[in-house]
Amino acid sequence: MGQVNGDTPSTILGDFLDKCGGCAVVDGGFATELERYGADLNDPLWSAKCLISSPQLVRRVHLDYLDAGANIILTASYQATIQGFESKGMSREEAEHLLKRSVEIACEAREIYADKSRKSSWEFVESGQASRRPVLIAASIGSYGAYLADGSEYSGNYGEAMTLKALKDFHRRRLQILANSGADLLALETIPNKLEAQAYAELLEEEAMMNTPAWFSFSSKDGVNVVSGDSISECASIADSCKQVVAVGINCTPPRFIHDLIVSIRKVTNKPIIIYPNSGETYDPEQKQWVKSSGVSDEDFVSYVGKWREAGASLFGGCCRTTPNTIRGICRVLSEDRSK
Ligand SMILES: C[S+](C)CC[C@H](N)C(=O)O
Ligand SMILES: N[C@@H](CCS)C(=O)O
Ligand SMILES: [Zn+2]
Repeated sequence: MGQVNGDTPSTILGDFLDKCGGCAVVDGGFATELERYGADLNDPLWSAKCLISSPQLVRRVHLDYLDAGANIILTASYQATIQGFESKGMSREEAEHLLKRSVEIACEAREIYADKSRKSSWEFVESGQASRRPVLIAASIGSYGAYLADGSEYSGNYGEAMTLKALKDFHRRRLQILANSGADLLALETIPNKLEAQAYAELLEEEAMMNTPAWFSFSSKDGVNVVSGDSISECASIADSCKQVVAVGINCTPPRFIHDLIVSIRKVTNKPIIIYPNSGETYDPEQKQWVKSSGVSDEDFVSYVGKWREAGASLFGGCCRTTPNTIRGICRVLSEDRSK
């Protein structure tokens, strides 16, 4: 297993977890919250469409998650790709600017939140020092399947012709830009297969300028394998071997599958485990809508957190169909645990 101590990118996350008391809270469904505000995401760019049409709403959603207690907020770049923006008629420069803008907007939200906390903090008035909750910004990077905009991140089936080189070529420039954008972390999320994990790992190691730490987060639909059917152990081992990867985990996966996946991941890595499941509902990629009725309530979701922690996870949040309310519930459970 890879080392997590020493002078490596992982010290950034280790120090951060220490400051947070051992466990950190990630935000919840980003696109979900945009939609709750009325955004229409029926578009190949999905949530990234709002980087063009409503950046102020993107900032609002970041602030909502900060207000709910998140220590890590993910940018609106999940489905923001140079190729996707170009197919909307933008130039490469415009596309690259929007990628950087996604991080700037999150940084603006963090600043606004810090100012607000300073002004309202009694301790600040008393001692001249605000007791500020640490906040990191993670640049979201969705998979090639997300770019396809047909729900392929839930199958991981890219066809026989897909190669490691093609995936690396697809992701290279976006990773370079986001790694140099001022984000604290890269969130390689909803990874559906081993080939894409390998592509990310090789890019992070080959591109010397990418000193930004990254997490790898996979999705699963059975609690045993990642969605493509590739072994979670093999996928997590790729993440473990990559020195720039500082956490490994699971996102956008029903809560009931998470415990067993944490156990499998823990067998192959000592790196921190990150968990941000969806509500358990099913996505209809044609309608670009979630099918209600199969999900769990916020109370049920939150009731899992203690067990995930016992199984070895230390970063907790939510993915699609979770909301600031879910994040408040996670914060409550973790602070109750800490005071025991
Ligand atoms: C994580 S899924 C709900 C994201 C949206 C998908 N890539 C689509 O465009 O339909
Ligand atoms: N960060 C993205 C992940 C989608 S699976 C979102 O929350 O919308
Ligand atoms: Zn999701």
